[in-house]
Amino acid sequence: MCLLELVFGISVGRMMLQGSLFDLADEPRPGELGPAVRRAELAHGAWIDVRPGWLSGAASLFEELESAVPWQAEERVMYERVVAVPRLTRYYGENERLPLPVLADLRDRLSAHYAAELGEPFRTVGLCYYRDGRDSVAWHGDRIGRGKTEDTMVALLVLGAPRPLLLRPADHSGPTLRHDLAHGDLLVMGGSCQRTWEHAVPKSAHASGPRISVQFRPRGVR
Ligand SMILES: O=C(O)CCC(=O)C(=O)O
Ligand SMILES: [Fe+2]
Repeated sequence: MCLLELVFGISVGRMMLQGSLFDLADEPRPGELGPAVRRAELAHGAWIDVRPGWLSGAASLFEELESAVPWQAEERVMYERVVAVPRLTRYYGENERLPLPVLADLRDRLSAHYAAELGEPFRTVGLCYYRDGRDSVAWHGDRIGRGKTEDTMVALLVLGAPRPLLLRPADHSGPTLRHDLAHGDLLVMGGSCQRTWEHAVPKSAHASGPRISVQFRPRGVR
């Protein structure tokens, strides 16, 4: 082996080592639930849990989802006109193959943490991709299914740029709460939150980049 080959070999070896160490540090990895989860009781039997920075390596999960998910642009009829839904989405029902195995692991960790209180596992995975500050989700509760009539839970994992998630009582009887979530933060809405409160991600002139949210829900909640 000549000197040049030796130097080349060492530097390639170092690059590979650095590459693998970097990937390891950057890999999406959930932290503890438990005492790191802070609960706030809201009016009307609703509550929210917040676990800041639940997922480390959130940036790499963001990138993987951005490219692995076949994102859909939906249209809705509103006031007799067809309008574009202002975000990209994808929904995975309980028997559908998830785009990344780590999503099943995160769902199962949430199921384990909330098992006693929820009485059933989280089963479905919804994804929203907010391309920039013009993308948003309007005020709503997740009430298409059982959330309309029953207490339930919806867990949100937020990746990417910070955007406020707003919550207000559905009867407008109290102030709006604001949570600036980003980069692996977890927020779980529980109790009567879907029917007695509403939530929204408003449009923003200051959004610093794209955002993806992952929604974990039990069967029949949407
Ligand atoms: O993106 C979010 O943080 C919320 C998404 C949401 O509320 C929904 O998909 O029902
Ligand atoms: Fe929602």
